[in-house]
Parts: sequence; C-alpha cells; structure tokens
Amino acid sequence: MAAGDSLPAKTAQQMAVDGDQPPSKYIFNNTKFGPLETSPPFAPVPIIDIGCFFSSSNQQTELQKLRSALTTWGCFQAVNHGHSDSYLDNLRQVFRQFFELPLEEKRKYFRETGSVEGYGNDMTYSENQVQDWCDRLFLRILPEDQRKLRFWPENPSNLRDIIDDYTMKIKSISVVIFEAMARSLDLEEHCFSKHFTEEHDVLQGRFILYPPCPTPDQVLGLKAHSDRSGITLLLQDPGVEGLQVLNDGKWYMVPVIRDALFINLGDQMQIMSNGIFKSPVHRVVTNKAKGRISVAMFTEPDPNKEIGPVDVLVDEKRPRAYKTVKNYAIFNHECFQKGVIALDAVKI
Ligand SMILES: O=C(O)CCC(=O)C(=O)O
Ligand SMILES: [Fe+2]
Repeated sequence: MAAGDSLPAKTAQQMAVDGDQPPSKYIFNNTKFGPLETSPPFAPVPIIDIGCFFSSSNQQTELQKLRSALTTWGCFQAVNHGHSDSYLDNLRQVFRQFFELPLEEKRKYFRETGSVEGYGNDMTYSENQVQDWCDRLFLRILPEDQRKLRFWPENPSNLRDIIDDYTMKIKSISVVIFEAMARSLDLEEHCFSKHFTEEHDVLQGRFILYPPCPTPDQVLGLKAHSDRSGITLLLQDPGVEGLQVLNDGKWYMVPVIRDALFINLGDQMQIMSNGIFKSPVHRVVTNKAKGRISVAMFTEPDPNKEIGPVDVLVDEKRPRAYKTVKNYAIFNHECFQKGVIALDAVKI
C-alpha cells in the first residue's frame, strides 16, 4: 500500500459545490515542467482523417501527417472515426449522470486505499504530493476476466453496456491506428498492432470530472505526466478546453474539436518505436466558470510479455535506445514512487 494513501475527506466536486477554497495540498508547486499557465497558445497538432485508414483509398497524405505528428508532438486529433456526434454526446452524458449522483450512491464504488481502481481521487504516494482538482472513475476493462465489477456503477443503468460498446469501438480504432503508424514508417503493418491484439492485452478507462475551480491559476486539474499506455484515446468535453501538451519546453492548449478523438502516444509506443515516436508530457488546467468531463481509454500490451524497440527500427544508424521491459505499468508505478521518470530508467 502507498504510504499515507487515503480517500479524500471531501471530493473536488463537493468542494466546488460548497464554494470551498482549494486546501493547501492542491496548490501547484513549480516543477521541472515549468509554471502553471492557464491560456498558453493553441497546439497546432494536426487533424487527421483516419477514415481513410479503414479503407483501401489513397492514404499517403494522411500517413505523412501521422508520421510528422507522432515524431514531433506525439499526438493528433482524429476525425472521421466512424462514430456519430450523438453517440459521443450520449457517452459523455452517461458519465455526467454518474458524477451527478449523490455522493452516497457514488461512494459504493469508492476505490480502496492502495489501489487505483474505482471512483475517487489519485493515489497518494507521499506526504507532500500535490493533489489534482478532479474526481474520476477508473476501471480496468480488459481482459474481461480481470474486471472488478464491484467498481462498475449500476447507476445509470446503461453505463456498463455503454462502456462495453465503446470498448469495442476503441479497440477497432486503435488497431487501425497502430497499423497506420507502422505503414507511416514503411514497416510491416502488424509490427505494432500485434502487441495490442492478444487475449491478455489491457484496456483501462478513466472517466474524469474536473469541477469548476475558484483559483485556476494555482491549481491543476491533473498534474504533468506522460501516459504509460501504447496509445490513449481521449474524448474531450466540447464545452471547455483544459488539456495542455508540452513541446520543446513550452506548454500549448489542445483545441477542442467537437467530435474528434484526441490521440496521444504513451511511453510504451515511444519504447517500441525506438524513440522515433514521442510520448508527450501533458496536464490539465481547471476553469473558474465551467466544469469539464473527459473520457480517456488506454491501450496496453499483455503485462506478462516483454516489450522493447521493434527489431526493424534498430540498426547501426539508430542503435537500440531502450531496454526491454515487462509489466511497464508496475515498473512505471515503482519509478514514480522513487521520483524517477520511467522512460529515463529504461533508456540505454
Ligand atoms: O482529461 C484529460 O483531458 C486528460 C486525461 C489524462 O491525461 C489521463 O487521464 O492520463
Ligand atoms: Fe494522460
């Protein structure tokens, strides 16, 4: 169990409703990632028509954009992914309904001390860890036989079915993207996707509420981090910006495009691509007037399999940049506890 980890005395949502000032443990500390800026310039990350990746139409222009996006920003906005505005609105609405339930109802799904799964806040690893101004429901969705259904809300009554349905959609989009990523580097198209299409691959969902915050210039919604995933597929709130990405030492705000999926790479893709693709550091800022909701899905390979740079991307000109690693999630977690950046720890 993490030292000092406990559930919050009051959720961020409740503090927002009660008009509380954020307690001192929520106040941002200047970190190596620079100051808190609530309105930096917009990130000029490309918008990619991923519809063409599902068909045999000419993909060259989009593949070039994909390669350029992933080698510089490590992220892009995916449009034409095949899921309607009303489907995505409904998805966000179901999670909104969950967060709007009385605390007594949500409490049934509270995460347990020392574990991330369930409703609640981030785990606390040390006394001086700065807290995030958000509440979340975190579920391990795949492999199916590892689901802890006690954390899966039964209210709203359609929430479980909607997660299942969205999971299928996310799986198929992610495979198409992994294949396009390989083609964008002129590699055999399954070289990445094969690590994410096996029986014990992992998919986690983080459904996050960022309530309005009275002091957005002092409190982050989510601290700077890179994802440990292969790729992360994020549905943003169409009503308010908040996500920022770090590029070349500067923060940029990710624009909201109503029905785009914002896709960013996680550390495991930076490793598999031998450092060619980037896993961007990102964070979320809060807003005084508006709450924000986001739906993040994280794909990960089977934790029992070793991952490392794919062979075809290692040669004399580009020596192996990363060691192989098993169960990157646990490794990443251990590094975090020691204050070490996991990607640095696997660098050769
Ligand atoms: O809510 C967001 O916009 C980003 C969430 C995120 O970065 C994460 O859950 O890892
Ligand atoms: Fe993230």
